[in-house]
Amino acid sequence: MTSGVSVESDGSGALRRIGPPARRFLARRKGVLVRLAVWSLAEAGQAFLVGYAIAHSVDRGFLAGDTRAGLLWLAAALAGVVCAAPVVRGVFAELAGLTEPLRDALVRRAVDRSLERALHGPGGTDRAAVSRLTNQVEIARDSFAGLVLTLRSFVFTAAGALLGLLSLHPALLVVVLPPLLGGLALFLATLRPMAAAQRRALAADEALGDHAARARAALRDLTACGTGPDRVRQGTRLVADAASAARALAGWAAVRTAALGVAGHLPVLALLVAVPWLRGRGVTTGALLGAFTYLAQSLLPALHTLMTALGAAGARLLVVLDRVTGPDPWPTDTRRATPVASGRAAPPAEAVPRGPGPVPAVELRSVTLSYGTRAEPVLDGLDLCVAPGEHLAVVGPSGIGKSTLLRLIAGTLAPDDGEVRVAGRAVTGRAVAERTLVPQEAYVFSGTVGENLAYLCPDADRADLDAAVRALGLTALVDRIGGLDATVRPAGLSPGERQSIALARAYLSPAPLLLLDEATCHLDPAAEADAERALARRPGTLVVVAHRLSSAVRADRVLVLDGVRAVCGTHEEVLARSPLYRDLTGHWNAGPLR
Ligand SMILES: Nc1ncnc2c1ncn2[C@@H]1O[C@H](COP(=O)(O)OP(=O)(O)OP(=O)(O)O)[C@@H](O)[C@H]1O
Repeated sequence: MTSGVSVESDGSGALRRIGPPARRFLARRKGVLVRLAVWSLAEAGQAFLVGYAIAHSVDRGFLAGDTRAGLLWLAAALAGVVCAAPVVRGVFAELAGLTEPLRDALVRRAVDRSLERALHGPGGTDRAAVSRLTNQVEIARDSFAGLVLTLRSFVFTAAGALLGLLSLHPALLVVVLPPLLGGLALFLATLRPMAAAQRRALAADEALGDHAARARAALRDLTACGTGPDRVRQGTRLVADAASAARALAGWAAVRTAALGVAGHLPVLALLVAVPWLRGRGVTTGALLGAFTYLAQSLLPALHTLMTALGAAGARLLVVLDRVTGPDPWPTDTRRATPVASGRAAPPAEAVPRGPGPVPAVELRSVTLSYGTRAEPVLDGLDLCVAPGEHLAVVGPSGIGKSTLLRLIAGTLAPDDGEVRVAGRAVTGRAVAERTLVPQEAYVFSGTVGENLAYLCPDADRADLDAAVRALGLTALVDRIGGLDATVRPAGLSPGERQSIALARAYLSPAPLLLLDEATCHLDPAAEADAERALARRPGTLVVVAHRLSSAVRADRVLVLDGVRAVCGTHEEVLARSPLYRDLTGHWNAGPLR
C-alpha cells in the first residue's frame, strides 16, 4: 500500500500500481482476513436465515394452520436479526487489524517523503506535509475501512441471500438475477469514466479558483498594464471549461443513478410481474414472501451501500493514496511557482543570450557565488549580457539571488568563480563613477535638499537639480520642505519620499550604469512608472530588480531567475518560455516579490 502510486485520468494506472503492494499488505495479514471471513460467514448465515424463516413461518406455520410453528419460525428470524449485533461487533474488532497498520504505513511514508523533500527537494520545506500526515491519512484510513466493510458485507450478504433464494426455489434466481447483474454491470461500467469526469471537474474548478485568486491579487497591475480584458477572456474560457466538466460529471452521475435503479428496484418489479409464472412452477406463497424479504432486507441495501462506497470512498482512497504515497505529489507548475526558500536557490546554468552592441554594458561569464564555503551557490554558472543603453528587469522569487546579482555588478560582492565585466572592464571593487546602485532602503542625510540630490554629482548646477526634481515628480515635496536650500529632516519623510530623493540623486549621477534594487517599492504604481521612465530616458544602462509586473513590461528585456535556469528575453518571449514568469505575472503583488 505504501509504494509509489499515481492516479491517472481514469484511475486505472493507480489501480494497477496499487495492486501488487495491496496484495503484499493483505498477504501479511492472513490471520486477520481469516477471522474477518469467519465473522462474515456468520453475517451470510444471518442473511440466509431471515428470508428462509419468513418463508417457512408462512408455508409451514400460518398458511398450514399451525400458528405455533409459524411463531417459532418468526422467532428464528428474530434471532437472526438479534445475532447481527455481536457479528457486527466482531467484524469491527477485526477491521482495526487492517486499518491501523495501513495508517501507520502511510504516516511513515508521509514523514519520509517530507523529510526527503525538506533536505533534497527543490522547494525546501514541504508545507503540505501536515495535511498529508493528519487529514489525508485519516481520509485514507476511513475510506479503506468503509470499502472493506461494504465489499465484504455485500459479498457475504449476497451469498447468503442468493443461497436462500436457491433453497426456496431455483426459479426465483432466474427472475431476480438478470436485472441485478445487469444493474451491477452498468454501475461497474460507469466507474472509469466517472473517475475521469470527477478528475476533470476538479481540475477545471481548481484552475478557475486559481485564476480568480491571481486576478484579485494582481488587480493593481492588471489595471496599470491594461491587461484586464485578456484576464476576463481567460476567465470566461475557464468558466466554460468548468461548466462543461460539471455537465459531463452530472451525465455520469445520472447513468450511475440509473444503474442503481436497475439493480435496486427492477428485481422487485420482476418478481411481482413473474408471480403467476412462478406460482405455475410451484413457488409457494411463503417462498415468494421470503424472496421479497431477501431483496428488501439484505440484497438491495447491501448493493446500495456497495455502489455508494465504491463511487465515493473508492475514488477518495485512490486520490489520497496518490497524494500521500505517489512518486511526486507536487505538480510541476506548482513547484516552479513556489517561492524558493531563503538560502536554497541555486540558479542558472543556461547561457543567457547575448544582447546587441559591440561592448556590453554588463557582462557575466559563468558567474558562481555562494555565501559560505559549504553553502549551496546562490548563482551558479550564470551568463548575462546587457547592451549599452538597455533597460533590463530582473525578476524571480524571494531569495533567488536578484540582489546578489546586482551587488556583483556593483562590485560590492566578488564572484567565487567566473567574471563580471562592466563596460568591458573586469569589476574589481566599487566604482561609483562607473555604476550606481540604489538599494531598497534609501539613504537621505541631514543636509539641504540640494546637497542630498547632488551627492553623486557635486558639479550639478541649479538647472540640473530643477530638472531632476521635475523628472522625478518631486516638485510638491521640495516645495513642502521649503525649496532646494531647505534642510531635510530624514525622520520627517515617508519611505516613499526618501526613495524619490534617492532616485533623483541617481538620476543626476554621471554613472552610465544604474542598478535599482527594488528601489521603487514604496512608490505607488504611477510614481514608480514615472521614475523608471525618467531613469530609462537618461543616457546609460538601467538594470532594475522589478517590484511589479508593470516594471518588467516596461523594460527592454526581462531576466527571470528561477533556481533551475535563467531565461532572458522580451516580456512576450519570457512569457512564452518561462513557466515561472507566467506564474509570477499572476501572483504579482500577492507573492514574494512585493
Ligand atoms: N550576506 C549574506 N550572507 C548569507 N546569505 C545571504 C546573504 N545575503 C543574501 N543571502 C542569501 O542568499 C540568497 C539570495 O539572496 P538575495 O537577497 O540575493 O535574494 P533576492 O532574490 O534579492 O531576494 P529578495 O527579493 O527577497 O530580496 C538568499 O537565500 C539569502 O538568504
